[in-house]
Amino acid sequence: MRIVVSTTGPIITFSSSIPLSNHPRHQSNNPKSKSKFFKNHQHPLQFERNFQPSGRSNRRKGLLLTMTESMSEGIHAMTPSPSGRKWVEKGGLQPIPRLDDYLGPMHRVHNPMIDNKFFRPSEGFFVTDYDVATQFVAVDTRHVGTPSYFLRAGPRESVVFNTDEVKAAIVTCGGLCPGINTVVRELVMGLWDLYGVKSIHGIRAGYRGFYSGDPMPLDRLVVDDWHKRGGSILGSSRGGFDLKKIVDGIVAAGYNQLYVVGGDGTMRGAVAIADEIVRRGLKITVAGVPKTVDNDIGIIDRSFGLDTAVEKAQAAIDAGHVEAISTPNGVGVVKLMGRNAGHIALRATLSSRDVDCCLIPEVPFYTEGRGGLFEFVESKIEENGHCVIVVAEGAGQELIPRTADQGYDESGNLQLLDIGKWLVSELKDWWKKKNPNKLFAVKYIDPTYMVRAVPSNAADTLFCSLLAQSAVHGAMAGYTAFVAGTVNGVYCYLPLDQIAKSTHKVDVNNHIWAWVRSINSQPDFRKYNGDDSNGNFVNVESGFASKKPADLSA
Ligand SMILES: Nc1ncnc2c1ncn2[C@@H]1O[C@H](COP(=O)(O)OP(=O)(O)O)[C@@H](O)[C@H]1O
Ligand SMILES: O=P(O)(O)OC[C@H]1O[C@](O)(COP(=O)(O)O)[C@@H](O)[C@@H]1O
Ligand SMILES: [Mg+2]
Repeated sequence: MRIVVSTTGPIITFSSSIPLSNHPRHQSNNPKSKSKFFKNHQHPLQFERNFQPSGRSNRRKGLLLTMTESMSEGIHAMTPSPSGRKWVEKGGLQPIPRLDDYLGPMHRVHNPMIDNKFFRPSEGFFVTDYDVATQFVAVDTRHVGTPSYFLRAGPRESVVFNTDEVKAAIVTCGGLCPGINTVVRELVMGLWDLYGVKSIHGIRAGYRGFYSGDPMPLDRLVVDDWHKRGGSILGSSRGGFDLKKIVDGIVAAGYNQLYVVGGDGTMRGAVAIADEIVRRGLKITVAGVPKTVDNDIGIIDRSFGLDTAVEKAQAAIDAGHVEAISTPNGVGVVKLMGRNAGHIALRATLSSRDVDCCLIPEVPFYTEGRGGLFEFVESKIEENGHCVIVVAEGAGQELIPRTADQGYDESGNLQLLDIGKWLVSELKDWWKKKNPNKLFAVKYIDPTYMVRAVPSNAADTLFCSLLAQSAVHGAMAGYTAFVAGTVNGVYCYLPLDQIAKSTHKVDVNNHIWAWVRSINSQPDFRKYNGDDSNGNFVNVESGFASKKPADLSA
């Protein structure tokens, strides 16, 4: 039997020896799970797929390119949220490409979980394209644009891969992050246990592994204890992205499901791979699981591994604090990861409460003069006898003299100068000049790699498991060029290309950053030169004028 089901967009063809609604394990009363429900049904969110898989020319054009063009035409909603995230994007349902979109109607079979004795899917078990999550659950009603919705992740009633047909490849790229091995383990477990897939291959040492070296065969025994191990057992690397060689390698090996675990650079690479797969008209899905210990990828709530890194940073801050309080006029400086975003430093500061000053890339600071760092350190020493500073590695880069050998890593990321060492040296010079006869000690703790080269903690392990399972369900259902992530705690499928171009910095205008400052009473590092003609404090650098406290009610 063949049923052609048309939503407002893609044509979905079910083809099975047993009609879906008659399958013995599928006697659901849920109207959503009855195929006829979809027939000519207008999605309430106007699911716009601008790409109909009707013509060869469309097929060749490249799905991601087409969708990106359409999205940029439609940008009209600036949606600020109380959390401060602003994401300019076309509102409405954010479509996830499907293999059907460029290969034409696909043979779909029942999800094998229907026959899995551990699951016995019942009403509401399968997720449909009508199940969505909204990007913001809290909004400023004066500025609400068109809300964005994301497809909920989870098992679909039908899949486009027969179990025996799947040949999956898993690759991990970029810097380490707690939980990489857990994600790989759970991808294997998900494929193996949920779908019965037995052909799973670990690509060694990042993207270059697709065209050099042998893959590692993976099964549930091999990966059994991987969640207890830090790093990437498959290996990870920067650079080595050669699109043609990679896709040729994928084709030669016969992989038809790619699971890509990596950060922003990796996701940009995955977009290029997915586009090339579409251009070549291949039945290969590309699913991403975003990884960034810096938490600098946008739209999603957070990356796996962040909580673990913050937890791990506590030991370093504790040590910095103990060192600082154990010596007269002691200062502890702790450097944490955070290339462009200070999320780890911010969270570690809020969790510790021993930190006096948190320096992040989003807030330029200065050392000398009124309102500067040294004045603050001095006041803390006077007040408490010590001071603890947490500095994100990307903070204050503009203050450090450039060196000729500062370059880029293999992936093209600018190599940072060592703000920690620079700060320690500047503090020592300043104190010596100011208080030549007083004792002073600065203890520098650099645990940067220690916070990421550890296994995921319990919460992150659970998070990794659900992200990995979400990715597996999506790939089996024939979605492609997507990532699995949470939005407001809901597991969703998000368009890969949007994730690849998204960024997530600490919003220093919202109350959380103000909270950090108030706990620490640390300066805002705005340079003031007194009052303007209206009686406001003025930042000499930006011209920003803030009202005097007494005037706030005006
Ligand atoms: N714009 C890009 N296009 C294609 N591949 C990229 C791009 N940027 C980075 N990559 C590749 O992605 C991989 C990881 O990137 P990198 O920036 O090192 O780490 P991360 O993904 O963690 O940000 C590397 O193999 C790199 O060559
Ligand atoms: O691992 P490397 O090459 O030393 O790079 C260190 C950088 O990696 C990071 O952990 C970020 O890595 P990603 O870009 O891979 O997410 C930064 O915090 C740090 O600056
Ligand atoms: Mg990166």
